[in-house]
Amino acid sequence: MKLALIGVGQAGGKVVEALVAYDGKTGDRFVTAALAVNTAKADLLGLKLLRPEHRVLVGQARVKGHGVGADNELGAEVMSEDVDEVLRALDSVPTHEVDAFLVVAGLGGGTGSGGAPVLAHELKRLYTEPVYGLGILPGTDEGGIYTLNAARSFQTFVREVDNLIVFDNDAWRASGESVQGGYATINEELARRLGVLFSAGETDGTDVAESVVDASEIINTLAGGGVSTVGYASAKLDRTEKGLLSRFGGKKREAVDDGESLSRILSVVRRATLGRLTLPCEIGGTERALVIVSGPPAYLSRRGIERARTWIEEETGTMEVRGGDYPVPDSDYVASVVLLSGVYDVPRIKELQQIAIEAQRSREDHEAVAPDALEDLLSTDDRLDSLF
Ligand SMILES: Nc1nc2c(ncn2[C@@H]2O[C@H](COP(=O)(O)OP(=O)(O)OP(=O)(O)O)[C@@H](O)[C@H]2O)c(=O)[nH]1
Repeated sequence: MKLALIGVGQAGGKVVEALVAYDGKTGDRFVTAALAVNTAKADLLGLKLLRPEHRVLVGQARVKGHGVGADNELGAEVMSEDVDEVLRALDSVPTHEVDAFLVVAGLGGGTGSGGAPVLAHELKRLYTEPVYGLGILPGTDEGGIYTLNAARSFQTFVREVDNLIVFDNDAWRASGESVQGGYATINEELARRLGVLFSAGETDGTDVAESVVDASEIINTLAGGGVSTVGYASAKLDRTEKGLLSRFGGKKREAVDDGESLSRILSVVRRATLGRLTLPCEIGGTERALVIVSGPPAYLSRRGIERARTWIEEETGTMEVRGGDYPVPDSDYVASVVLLSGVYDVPRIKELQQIAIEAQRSREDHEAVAPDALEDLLSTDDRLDSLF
């Protein structure tokens, strides 16, 4: 599936670059175009892979290239004013070759949090292709303003996109490590999950899969909107038997035990679904799902994938489970990506909203008393004259 990626804000730009790097490493399958948009010039200069004409500075008249300092209302205003700059940069992109847009942003800051929903709205108005969002939730240690920004952006962004894939930084922090310290690793993990998902629809036809996943299956799983989460797991193959070839239908094929392949696939799919999701949630509350199994064609047991699909139906309670394979002939792994779309039982979102409501209330209380408090501080009961 061919994507145009647009990263908004610092996290957005870095995650887009991680996706571009993954795509380059695995054979340029799913990224047709990639842009980064920011109010901070330094962040754009810090990017390594995107071409200069694909880095768009917005809000220069308002913030002089210095960022919006976690003010997401300002981030939204600036994007509304300068969205034409972004659309102009998209003019150089062959959008007729694109199956969908993916707008990526950290929801806790200002530029991405405020700007991404505005940009998504504009893209949906102008293009017929689906517009997806990838929203990154801040870590709980980042403080009230980040949580408040994220909760407000989340509820706006999810309404403006055809589907919002969510990644929770908090769930991905390695123990004892701050989220900041681990961004490079976290971004790679995220890129691998989305990379397998979106490149699955882009097999080049040289290795005909038994039941290949195509772009329309990804689009149909994401259609219907709401929030999505992605799971991933892999198993290393012992391909010493790579050399053990059997004659099969006149062609040489790797000799693989189908029973073993079947149970390997079931185990990998279970781990992908029940392990750490990009957004942890109760999988019983899922509307649609897609399971992709990748690996060397000989190991992609069709029965295994069918069984895995049935297992996901039972676990999630939805009948709308699509599945298929994604052949990667030279791989030494069988891996699975599971996309759970339209998830609605998500304690982390409820917790985020609760903390944000409290942060908003305490900010309002603070703003209400602040003018009086300043008056009190300055008051000298007219015993001291002001200068003018
Ligand atoms: N996963 C991931 N999250 C990041 C990364 N960088 C920042 N974040 C998260 O994204 C949130 C928003 O931060 P930024 O993207 O730096 O903010 P911004 O959109 O540029 O907005 P301003 O700096 O306020 O103009 C932070 O709260 C972090 O949780 C990254 O490289 N990877």
